[in-house]
Amino acid sequence: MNAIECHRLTRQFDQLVAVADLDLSIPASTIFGFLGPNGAGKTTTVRMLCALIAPSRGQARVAGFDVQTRAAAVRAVTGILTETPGLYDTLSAQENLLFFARLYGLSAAQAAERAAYYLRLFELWDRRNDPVGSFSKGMRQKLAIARALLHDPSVVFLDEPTSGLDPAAARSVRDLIKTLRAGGRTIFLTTHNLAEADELCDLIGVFRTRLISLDTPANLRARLFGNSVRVVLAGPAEPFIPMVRRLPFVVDVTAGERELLVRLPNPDQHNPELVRTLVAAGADICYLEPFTPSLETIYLELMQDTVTPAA
Ligand SMILES: Nc1ncnc2c1ncn2[C@@H]1O[C@H](COP(=O)(O)OP(=O)(O)OP(=O)(O)O)[C@@H](O)[C@H]1O
Repeated sequence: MNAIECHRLTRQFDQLVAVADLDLSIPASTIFGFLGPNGAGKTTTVRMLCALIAPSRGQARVAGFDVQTRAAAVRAVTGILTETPGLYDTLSAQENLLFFARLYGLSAAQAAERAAYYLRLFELWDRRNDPVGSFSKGMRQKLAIARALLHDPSVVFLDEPTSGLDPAAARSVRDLIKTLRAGGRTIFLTTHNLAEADELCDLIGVFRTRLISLDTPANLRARLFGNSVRVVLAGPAEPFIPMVRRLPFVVDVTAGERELLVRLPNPDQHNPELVRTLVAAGADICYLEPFTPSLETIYLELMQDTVTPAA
C-alpha cells in the first residue's frame, strides 16, 4: 500500500486554482521532497493531505484513509510541522509536549513516556523545565518536530524543517529525518533547500500548481542531462562550440566562459575523440570531468519552461 495516493487532487480558492489535478503515489518508508516556488500550492497540498482543508475535486488517501471520508483517521496517522508551530512560550518544553500529547488523546502515562523519549532524543532533556520562550530557534524547531511525532504518526509532513537553523542543528534534524524513514515512516518534506532535498530524498516532486516532474534524483539527472562531461579550458570556450557540435556523437553542447558542457551517449568511447578534436583546434585543456548536475541546476532547468499559471 502506498503511504500517499492522490488522484486528480484539486483545490480552488474562488477563481484561483492553487492545486490542479495532482496525481501522486508515494510508497511507505520514503522521504519525498516537494519542491516548488513560492505560491506553488505546496502548503495547500499538505493541508489537503492532512485533512485540514477539503479538496475541491479529486481524491487522496493517506495511509489508506480517504482524506474526505476518513478525516479523523487521517489526522490520527499524520504528523505535521508547519512554518509557524504554535508552541506556548510560557510553558516549559516538557509541559508543551505533555499538553499536546493529551490533545492527541494519549493517556497521562503514555504522554509522559513519549515526551521524555523525544526530549532525550533531541538532547533537550536538561532544559525540559525551562520555558520555551527562552529557547533558541533550533531548540524550538526540535521541540516542534517532537510535537509532530508524539502520537507516532506513520506519515510526517515537514515544512522547511531546517530553515533558520545553524549547521549543527540542521544536521541533527536531517539525521532525525533519516531515522524516521528507517523506522518505516514516510516523510513528506517541503523545502526550498535543494542541497538538503538532494541529500535526503528518495523521490522528488517538482510542483507549480501542477506536478511538473516526479522521479528519483538520479533519474532526474539522467533524464535531463544524460551523460555529460565538463571540459575546462585555459581560455574562452565559445569559439569551440561549432566544431564540437559537428562531432556526430555529440547530443548537445553549451559553453560557459572557460568551460564546455558536452552531452554524449558514451563518455568512455567518445571522450578521446572529443579531446583530440579540441586539441587539434588549438584548445588548451586544463581538465575534463564527468558532469553531475546539482539538484538546483535540475530544478532551474525544469522551472525554465513553466509559466506561472494565470489566476
Ligand atoms: N485560504 C486561502 N484563501 C485564498 N487563497 C489562498 C488560501 N491559501 C492559499 N491561497 C493561495 O493559493 C496559492 C498557493 O498557496 P500555498 O500557500 O499553497 O503556496 P506554497 O507553495 O506553500 O508557497 P510558499 O512556498 O510561499 O509557502 C497562493 O496563490 C495563495 O495565495
